[in-house]
Amino acid sequence: MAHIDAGKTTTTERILFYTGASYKVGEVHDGTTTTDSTDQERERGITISSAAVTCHWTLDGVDYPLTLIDTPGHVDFTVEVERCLRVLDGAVTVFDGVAGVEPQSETVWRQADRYGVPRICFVNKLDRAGADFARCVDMIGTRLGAVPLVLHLPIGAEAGFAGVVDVVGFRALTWPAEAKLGERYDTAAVPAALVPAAEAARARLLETLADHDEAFLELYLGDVEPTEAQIHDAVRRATLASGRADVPTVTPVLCGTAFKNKGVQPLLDAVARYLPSPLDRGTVEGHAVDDEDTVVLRRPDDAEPFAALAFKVATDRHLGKLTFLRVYAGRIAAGDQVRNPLRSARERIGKVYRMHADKREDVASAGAGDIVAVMGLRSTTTGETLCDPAHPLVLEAMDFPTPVLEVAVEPASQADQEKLGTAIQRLAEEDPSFHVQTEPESGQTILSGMGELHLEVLVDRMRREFGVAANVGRPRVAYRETLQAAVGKVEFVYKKQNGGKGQYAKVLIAVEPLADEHYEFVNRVVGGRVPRDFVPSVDEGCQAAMELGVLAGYPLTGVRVTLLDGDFHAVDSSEMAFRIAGQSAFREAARLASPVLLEPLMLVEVTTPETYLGEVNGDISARRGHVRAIEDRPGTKLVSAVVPLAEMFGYVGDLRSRTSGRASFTMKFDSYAPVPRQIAEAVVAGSTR
Ligand SMILES: Nc1nc2c(ncn2[C@@H]2O[C@H](COP(=O)(O)OP(=O)(O)OP(=O)(O)O)[C@@H](O)[C@H]2O)c(=O)[nH]1
Repeated sequence: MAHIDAGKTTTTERILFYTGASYKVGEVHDGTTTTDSTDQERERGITISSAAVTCHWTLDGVDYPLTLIDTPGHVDFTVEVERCLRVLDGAVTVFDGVAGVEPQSETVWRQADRYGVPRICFVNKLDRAGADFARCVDMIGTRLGAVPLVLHLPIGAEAGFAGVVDVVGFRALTWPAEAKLGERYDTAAVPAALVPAAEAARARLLETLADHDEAFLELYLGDVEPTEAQIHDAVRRATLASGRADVPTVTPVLCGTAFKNKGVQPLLDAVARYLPSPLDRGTVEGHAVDDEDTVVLRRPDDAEPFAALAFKVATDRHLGKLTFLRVYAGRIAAGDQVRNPLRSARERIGKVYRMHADKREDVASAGAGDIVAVMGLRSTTTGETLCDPAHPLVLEAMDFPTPVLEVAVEPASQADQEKLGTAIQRLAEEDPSFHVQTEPESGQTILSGMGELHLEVLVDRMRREFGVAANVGRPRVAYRETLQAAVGKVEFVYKKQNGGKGQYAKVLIAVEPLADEHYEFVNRVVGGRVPRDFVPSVDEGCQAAMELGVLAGYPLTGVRVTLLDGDFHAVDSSEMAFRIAGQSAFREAARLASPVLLEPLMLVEVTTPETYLGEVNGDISARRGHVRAIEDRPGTKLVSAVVPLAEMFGYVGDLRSRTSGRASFTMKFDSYAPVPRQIAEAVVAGSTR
């Protein structure tokens, strides 16, 4: 995981080559990498969907099977990172040795904290001019709040970077020029000039370990110098004990240059040595299907009942739909029936594949700890649990952030409309971070996603992979609506009598705003005045009304609806009648409950030379933004501000011209907030919904 362009894909290519999983080294700029396998990824040179590739690494004669997932760095694809972290046991964070800890590295670091994933840091690109290992280590401490365990020091710098000093083994590892792909390295004594620095680094390492590991403290205080194996063990214990939010993350730090093929084998040694296996990660926690408070535990053991999480759905050109599973407990084999408790569905496992760099291996079964792809699942989508039908449970779901930008899509013909339907269904299965809404009046389909790049990629895939011809509007802000007041009682009677069977339903509801974006439906009807079977229809009606909003056609969120009372007719009442009554009652109630328009606010981080600081801040204010903090960075300033997304269109170009191209920025979603009245009026008036 890393900030965009830190070199994850480049490092992954080397890992696959050195582990023997692939016979060549692909390059991002040639479009020949293994994990960036879609046309989109190769053309754009960025990783969109993370591939899961299984390979093997041998350390001290022991075989370590590893499944590697390369995650995307661009902020629009944070969800993809999120779902990978959810199922990973450990992570390697790659940093650009010149840029150090960048904003997106911080974001993914916090995500890893959330899922308690222990991690190793790899400071990459030390061959580049301006690379500074010590500064990067410093930033790992200050920006990420982590405790770095420096295990390597660079030998040489920039173009002269030749290898690393292994601080634990006290030796120099250098990559000879004749080994073009870095396939082997030489081991020698630490060069004399580097001995003082290496000794200091070693002393600091042992001291830090003693601070964070009780067992090592005893050794440290003893008279005998700890052995290499004892130090490795202590690094491992300290790494595994961290990764939670309540303790500082202790993290081994290594360095190299993936592009120049230096430093990757020791990184693999470190993965095998220090990162946890599924057994180290231990028991996984879920809850009972019908009761979220009843905890269900599963040990990572083939003998336990089957439990797995679907973390990715992909469409393979030859095989069709593939679902990637992380198996936490039990075994599954091709032909087995499993259950998806969220959809109350049975699913049949068609085939089980282990994915390698350039081929897939058809395996008979998969067990606890495995990451595999299976064929044959129909209804399971990303983030859902699969389990033994006789021992159901639901594993902790993933949080998906809110889509903030949308585009309207108008298919060119009826045939394209149908293709669009298929495309949306497929893409939604793969990517839970985009939403689809059909606008009833204009018939437009509205896609909302995490950012311009995300929507561009979705639309591009729709066209290329599914052959949809469509007019696509310009990206615009995905506003929302919410309520500001509670309304105690609103009654609606739906009644129709034209000839034969009539329609009758009466509901009395109350609505009130909720602090978060959730929706709750509470049934308070007594005495069967709304028969049980019809209550879910009222709920559905309210939800349908919420989708369409009451101000400007934007989805309404953050509401509790209470069904207070109602009435029915023995013959004329139906689910449909109660649905319509619920929908109409909700619409009326919401109009009375001071609805407001909400807009997404973005956290914008601008790195700028000090000379342009005034210019940058002034521009942020002009965009209705607020500066939250200004921090010093070596030679530059880092401005953190919150700015409405609606004011951020064209910012890339503006910032460039205001700062002669010297400033850069990143942004990510922060929160939704009410739109100022005058602006809201313009949005409502201009809405085509
Ligand atoms: N000089 C130098 N360039 C590198 C190194 N590692 C990667 N690069 C280059 O940096 C660019 C980005 O590398 P990627 O491997 O695509 O980075 P990434 O982190 O996978 O990027 P995303 O997948 O888009 O997030 C490519 O042009 C690489 O060739 C390195 O060690 N040294």
